[in-house]
Amino acid sequence: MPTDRTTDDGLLGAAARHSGSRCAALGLVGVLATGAGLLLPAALGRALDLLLAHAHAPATRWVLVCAALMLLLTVLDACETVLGGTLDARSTAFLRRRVTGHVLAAGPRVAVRFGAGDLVARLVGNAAQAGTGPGARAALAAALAGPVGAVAALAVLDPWLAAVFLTGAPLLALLLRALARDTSAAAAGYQRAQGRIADALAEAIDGARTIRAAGTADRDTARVLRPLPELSQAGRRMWRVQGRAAAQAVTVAPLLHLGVVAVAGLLLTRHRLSPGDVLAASRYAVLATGVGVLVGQLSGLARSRAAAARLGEVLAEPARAYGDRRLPPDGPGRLELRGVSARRGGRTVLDGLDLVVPGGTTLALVGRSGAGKSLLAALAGRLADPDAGEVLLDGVPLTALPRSVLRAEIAQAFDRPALLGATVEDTLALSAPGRAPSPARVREAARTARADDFVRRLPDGYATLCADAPHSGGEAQRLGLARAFAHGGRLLILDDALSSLDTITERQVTDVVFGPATAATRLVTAHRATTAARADRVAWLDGGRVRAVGTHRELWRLPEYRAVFGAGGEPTADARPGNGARSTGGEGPEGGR
Ligand SMILES: Nc1ncnc2c1ncn2[C@@H]1O[C@H](COP(=O)(O)OP(=O)(O)OP(=O)(O)O)[C@@H](O)[C@H]1O
Repeated sequence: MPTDRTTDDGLLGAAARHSGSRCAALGLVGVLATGAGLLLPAALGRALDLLLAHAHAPATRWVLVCAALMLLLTVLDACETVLGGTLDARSTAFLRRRVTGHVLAAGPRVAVRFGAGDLVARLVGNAAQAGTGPGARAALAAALAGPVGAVAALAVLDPWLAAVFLTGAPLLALLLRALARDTSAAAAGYQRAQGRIADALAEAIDGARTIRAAGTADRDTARVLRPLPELSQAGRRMWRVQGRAAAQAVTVAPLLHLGVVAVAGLLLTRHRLSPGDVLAASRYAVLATGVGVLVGQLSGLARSRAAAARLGEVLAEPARAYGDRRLPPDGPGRLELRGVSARRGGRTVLDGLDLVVPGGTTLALVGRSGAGKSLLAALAGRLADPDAGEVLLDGVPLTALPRSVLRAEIAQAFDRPALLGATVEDTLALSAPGRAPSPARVREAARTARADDFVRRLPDGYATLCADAPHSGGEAQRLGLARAFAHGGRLLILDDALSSLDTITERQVTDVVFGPATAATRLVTAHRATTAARADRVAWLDGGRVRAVGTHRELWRLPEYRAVFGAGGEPTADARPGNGARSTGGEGPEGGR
């Protein structure tokens, strides 16, 4: 995937601005350390000259100055370590918050595009690497000031000394440039391979039951680790690039050092330099050729930029736009789909579909597996947007509504609800800030979803930790239903949310929820004929369109409709329990569209 330099620079810049004072302090400490490092050779040279001239008292003063500079360098080094560490941590936290917020705001589409494991690898590993970027940039600027200052100091001692160094400088500059470029490419390859392993691993963990049942653990381990050779190759390349740069640097640097010392010796014999100046020149030459430090700094920065580029790819996924229109306050919850088309997996699943669900009624979506029922439910709840057409609630397009209104007015439940929150009570009351239902309402909703009994039997009832709450598929679905019922709003969408309930429980739940006591409009994906039979009307999806709308009893007369439920024969019976042909739920995550 291409790396956009402005994106990763922009991201590192934003992280640096977030910890502006720390970055500035780190830069200042670096500059002070560089300044002290540059003063030290001059002070040493001065002390040597005074000692050679037997001027003991002033020499002692200069020796003390050298000792003070060394102490200062030690203190600054400690400050740099502490500031650098905290800056890295703060920048990492900033990047993680920003990217996590974007991923969750953009919705399931991002997880589908990148894969859950790869996203986790980016948010955990890459964010930590990118988080070192602001500190590395500040440290690199200070590290560059060292060689530049040292060359200037050589020029002050004698312009010839600087000239000798500058003859080799272009070579060093080229070497560092190649290092930055090659390290970036190798680091990007390494991080990509890591992401692929993480993604395959997440997939395998999600499907652990299937792997166990099929006895394919060895094959799947090999599949997860397939990118290992690529990872190893990229890792070796990174070390090779760094090793080569260090080797070249240590070849060029001593030559330059030697050249400077030789010219300084020559100038000493001509009395243009003192022995102290020669000592200072020798140390400045070491500082000026200190590319060893730069090699490490540049490699670190290149790795953090490559990681920032991977975070930038995620942030480049457009966030969902929201409008600011209001819903009519007394709207009944009329849902309308106008000319809606949606493509998935390169196929047009919904093709110019029109459908109206009158306010306060229940509509069951029926169709063969893959007909697009869940996709239509996702569009109705604005978990996804159609490629063409419009979805309206009480006459207002969903895209024109603010997020808060959308989430307040639409409640959704899925086949495999995620039990988020610390306790069972938390997960049932899950909602936007300031909209949490009261405990009484939560319990009422749990009773409607037939979840109250089993929750009460848990060790701590509603206060049981989610992690400690054992639940079967049907119990988890009941918790998901209770959450949706407690949420309220004018539209309730149940996407396969009744599929794991036993038929008696399903009947008890639908009796209440599909009954006149529920004011909300209800859209329900139905696999069972019994569910469809209890809805006010059924929309039969076929070939990307609504093939027919009517009551289940009316549609049951059509053999092809009966065939959707796996029932042939005469249209004598409708909605017989046990008629329903259900598709098996996969092990995939909820609502992954
Ligand atoms: N993220 C995706 N990537 C590729 N194809 C997808 C994606 N999501 C859905 N599809 C495809 O879109 C079609 C409609 O899927 P959808 O889940 O809406 O069908 P459904 O009618 O709910 O099926 P089922 O009754 O089996 O739950 C299917 O062919 C499915 O494979």
